[in-house]
Amino acid sequence: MRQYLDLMDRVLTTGTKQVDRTGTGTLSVFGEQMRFDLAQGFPVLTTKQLHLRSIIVELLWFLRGDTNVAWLRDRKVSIWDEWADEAGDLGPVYGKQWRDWETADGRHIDQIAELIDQIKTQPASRRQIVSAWNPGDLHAMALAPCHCLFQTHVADGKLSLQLYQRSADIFLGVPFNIASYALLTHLLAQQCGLAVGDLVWTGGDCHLYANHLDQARLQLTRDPGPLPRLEILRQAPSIDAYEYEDFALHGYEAQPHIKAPVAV
Ligand SMILES: Nc1nc(=O)c2c([nH]1)NC[C@@H]1CN(c3ccc(C(=O)N[C@@H](CCC(=O)O)C(=O)O)cc3)CN21
Ligand SMILES: O=c1ccn([C@H]2C[C@H](O)[C@@H](COP(=O)(O)O)O2)c(=O)[nH]1
Repeated sequence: MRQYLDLMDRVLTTGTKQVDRTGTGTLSVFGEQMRFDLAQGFPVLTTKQLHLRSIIVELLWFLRGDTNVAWLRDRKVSIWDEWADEAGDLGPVYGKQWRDWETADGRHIDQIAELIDQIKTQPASRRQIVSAWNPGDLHAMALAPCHCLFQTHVADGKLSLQLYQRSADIFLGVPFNIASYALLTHLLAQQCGLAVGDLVWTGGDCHLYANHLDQARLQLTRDPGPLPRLEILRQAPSIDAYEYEDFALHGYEAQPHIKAPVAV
């Protein structure tokens, strides 16, 4: 994960000071890219311990089409709690847009099912896109989508995926986002009978919050270790039928966790 540390270092040393929506203040750089060959290991940070259960459960929750935090809370995942209303609702966020995008003429589009169908039947298609950025629904969302669009690509029997993340909390959010989309690539590849290729992460506003700078500097003193390997223990009958227990990460050895407050 040297790419990640290099990006963190660039934001720290060349970032511009910004006054952001949360009032915390950031250092920010615009337009960055990282590439991870998923055959070389599962891209999870080794320079701080990551809470993988939160990441896996959150992805399964998106894939269920769920937008209420109750299912996450039942599984002891609290990362969305700050944004939910009294009923636990977040509005039409990722799960809704991925699985049930509503069009002006009353149709319901399951973008994930259509994506899988397209990968299987038209692997050379350049239109394998899923968007969470639905301008008509933004006003009703607790938070506008950060990882707002992704595209897949098939070549040589391998599935690659590129994510566009318009706003990237480098210390807290990005390690989650990289691992989450790596897992999504593995799931899509398994469902389509393909091997995994590259995960390409593209970021818009890449920022370090002012109250994450010491934590970032500490992390930059650490050397990354070898990446673990993901094993999917069974092939679920459909992409929304995986469970947390279906995954095993072998050889994940990380340095101690580094705590940081999340900007709301
Ligand atoms: N400012 C901000 N950064 C984000 O990364 C972020 C948001 N807001 N809002 C929506 C989601 C929620 N996500 C989050 C929220 C909290 C953590 C967090 O606190 N992570 C802790 C561990 C917490 C846990 O797993 O229980 C960490 O140290 O990684 C991570 C991602 C990603 N998103
Ligand atoms: O998956 C996610 C979700 C959110 N973030 C971060 C990026 C920003 O720091 C905030 C969102 O604030 P905006 O004002 O809407 O940009 O959350 C992330 O990194 N990853």
